[in-house]
Amino acid sequence: MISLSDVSKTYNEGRPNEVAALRSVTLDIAREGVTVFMGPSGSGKTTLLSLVGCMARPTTGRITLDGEPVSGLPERFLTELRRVKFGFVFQRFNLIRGLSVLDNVMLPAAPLGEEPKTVQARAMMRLEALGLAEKALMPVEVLSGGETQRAAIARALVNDAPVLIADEPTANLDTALTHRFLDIVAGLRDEGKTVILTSHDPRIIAASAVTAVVEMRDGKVVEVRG
Ligand SMILES: Nc1ncnc2c1ncn2[C@@H]1O[C@H](COP(=O)(O)OP(=O)(O)OP(=O)(O)O)[C@@H](O)[C@H]1O
Repeated sequence: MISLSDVSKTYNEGRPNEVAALRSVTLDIAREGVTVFMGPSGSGKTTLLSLVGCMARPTTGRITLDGEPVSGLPERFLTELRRVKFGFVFQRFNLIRGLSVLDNVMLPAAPLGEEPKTVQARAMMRLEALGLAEKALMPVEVLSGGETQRAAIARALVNDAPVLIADEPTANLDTALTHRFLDIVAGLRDEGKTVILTSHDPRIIAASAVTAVVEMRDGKVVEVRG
């Protein structure tokens, strides 16, 4: 369980450009299942996702991960926690051009100091499951949009982190690729992974793979369904 208790996030606090991006959010996110943060642009979805993924700290309030407080941890612990607990799929995928698909997927494992062969086997297993094994040695820039996303998912999963986090994962995908993405998410849920997404996409919000929808408005959680 990931729990937020009275969490607020203010950017540029005390300055004329201060923004209260999250206001007193109290929320429990189940470890089993797929949770989607939805809401209008600027409602705080990405901010909430970044706090849940330990990429940023709340201004006030408390966040716990499986009962352990994480919101007050020093940066070096947060870095370690991110590496072990979370896989991230960014909106722009952030794959590194000039490197092969396989090298990109293996990258997050580099700081763990494992045998390259072990990491490679894990990376290939993920690429195979995502239908990308044949592209493993190609440079990432030759991939199509859907393939790029799947490579980014494989990279997010290479450390076998229990929680997958994705910001607007279907923003640039057509309907067929969105359904493919949802199939992947359903498979991860069945593997026991926690999946947390932000989305405006009605196809995602209505999908059967989704187990909880958190509706946000003006930095507040206004409804939780599921
Ligand atoms: N680093 C930042 N510095 C200052 N303000 C920020 C920063 N990040 C977000 N904000 C502001 O915080 C508010 C919430 O932004 P956030 O990105 O969390 O919303 P969102 O619901 O994800 O929006 P979108 O759907 O457009 O991505 C917005 O007013 C935004 O301008």
